[in-house]
Amino acid sequence: MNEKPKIQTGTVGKLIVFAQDCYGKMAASVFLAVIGILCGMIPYFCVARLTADFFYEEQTMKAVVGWSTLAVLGLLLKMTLTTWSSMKSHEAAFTVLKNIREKLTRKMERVPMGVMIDTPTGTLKSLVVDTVDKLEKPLAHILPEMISNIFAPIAILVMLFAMDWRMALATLATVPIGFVILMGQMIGYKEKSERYIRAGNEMNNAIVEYVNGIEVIKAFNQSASSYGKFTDAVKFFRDSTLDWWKGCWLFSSIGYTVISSTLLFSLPLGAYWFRTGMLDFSTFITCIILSMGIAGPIMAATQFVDDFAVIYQSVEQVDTFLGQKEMDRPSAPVILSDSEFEFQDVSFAYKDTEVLHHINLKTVPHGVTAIVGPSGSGKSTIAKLMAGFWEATSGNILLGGQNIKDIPFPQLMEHVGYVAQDNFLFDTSIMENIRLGRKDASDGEVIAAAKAANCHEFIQKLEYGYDTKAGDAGSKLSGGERQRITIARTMLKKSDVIILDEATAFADPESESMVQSAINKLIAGKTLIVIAHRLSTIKNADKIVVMDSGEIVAEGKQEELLKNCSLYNRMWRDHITAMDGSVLEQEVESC
Ligand SMILES: Nc1ncnc2c1ncn2[C@@H]1O[C@H](COP(=O)(O)OP(=O)(O)OP(=O)(O)O)[C@@H](O)[C@H]1O
Repeated sequence: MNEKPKIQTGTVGKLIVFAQDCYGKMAASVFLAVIGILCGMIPYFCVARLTADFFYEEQTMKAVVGWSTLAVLGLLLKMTLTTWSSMKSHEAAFTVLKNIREKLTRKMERVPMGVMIDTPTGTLKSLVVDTVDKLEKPLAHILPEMISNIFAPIAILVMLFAMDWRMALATLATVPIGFVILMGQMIGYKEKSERYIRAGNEMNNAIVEYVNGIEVIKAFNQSASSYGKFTDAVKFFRDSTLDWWKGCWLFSSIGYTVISSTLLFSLPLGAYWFRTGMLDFSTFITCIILSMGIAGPIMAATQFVDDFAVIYQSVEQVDTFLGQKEMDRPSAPVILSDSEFEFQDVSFAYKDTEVLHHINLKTVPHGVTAIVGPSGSGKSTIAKLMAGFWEATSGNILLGGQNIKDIPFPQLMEHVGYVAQDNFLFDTSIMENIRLGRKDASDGEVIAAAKAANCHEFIQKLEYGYDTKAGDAGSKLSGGERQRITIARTMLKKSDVIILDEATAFADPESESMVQSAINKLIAGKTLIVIAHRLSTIKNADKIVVMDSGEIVAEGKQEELLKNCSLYNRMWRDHITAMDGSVLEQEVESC
């Protein structure tokens, strides 16, 4: 595994990387917004000019119509250009969201399984859907609106200074005071916004967990309100939102009131300068009207401070996930001498807890290697290391003489078929669920695999046969039927090595023989590694590996282990007793 260097650029730099195929749209959006602002200035001038003419009694009907038409034209142009700019910025924003989501999902495929398992589903869903979604509004609106809202007051101020610098300063006077007051909102802003986002994530996780666990919650007569984790998360979200709001509202209401009071100084001072002859009437009126156009955009621009915080938080969350360690594999296929797995002094830790210690193990090529041991002894972890879901913390794992780290993922997946403990079916048709084994398999091949895995009959009985969605059929499928579908999927793959992780764990007794016969067809002529609790299913294995507390304590054939391994002997007796006490003596003797 190689540590991917964390991208060092700031938030804007990271965003720019995601936006690389839409620079043109962003530039167009900025250009259109700026021109729109300039057009938006026209009505102010027209109104100022009309007012001044009115007071000097120089107004003609022609001038009134002319200035009014120009004002309306300016407004129309502003609206058209702003809408156009907004369209461009939305196109760019949605492209950025698409790029980020694609990057995140590609990353999920490359990080070790551990990262996916250890990250709560709610957090992952929240990252790909909600966190990325939060970027839409600021990204789509910041470009045209922020630019308009900053550029418009600047343009007005430039004009004010050009007309009369004293009126310009009088107009500006309240703005810095208002800003200083608004800055009060920033006290503890980082902590509060982080707490708010964390609370949102926790609430998401709790809701996903609650929905996933609804069966258990109902079975134990709990409800949303009594499921403590859920109610705590909702309460925490409410508290952190309120806490943030309480820290802001006073500063924001006073700050915005002060900023919007641009007439506070300009009107009395302007009137005084006009009366004392220091300012002509036309300039006075034009300045007053123009100054009224400053406050609105400035206040709107300050709203984007929150959007910057959202962008910062969202981009950082995305970047943290993208910065995770990846499982680095070469792309060039290697030659595998056979289908034997070899563990050379392999240890493995989930985070800091080592669960496998110095494992040395060779599987039997074209034979059956069974891994048995008490619960938690590390059997599934060995299977997952073989399937490449994680990498060994130390030591080497070889397949066909090659270090597994040197085998490209697609090649490893082609050679190794893994039937997991929980047989996950996607909510597509049964046909597509089986075809996952080999995406170019024809319908005929899928049906042949289903027949071999003893599932053709029950699939045909479903409402739409192979076209029935697994989600719709889910409740009608027994554990054994679901298992046979996954076996059909694995059959289609035609791998040399099959790993069965507790493959019969969910089989109801009635369908166990069906599952067993499907497995027998699946493994014919292949290398099989089976992790099983039901020792009777693996008693004829070519090699049985006995695990205890993350170590291999014995290996050999059943007869040898019954004689030499007290743990295996005990497990065998317990198993037989559980099956049927009467068979015990007979089975033990026959070994
Ligand atoms: N994702 C994980 N994160 C942390 N610890 C884990 C994880 N998965 C398993 N473990 C721990 O690793 C140890 C070995 O687990 P493993 O599932 O390999 O045992 P097992 O022998 O297959 O158990 P079982 O027969 O009950 O399935 C256990 O102590 C388990 O709690």
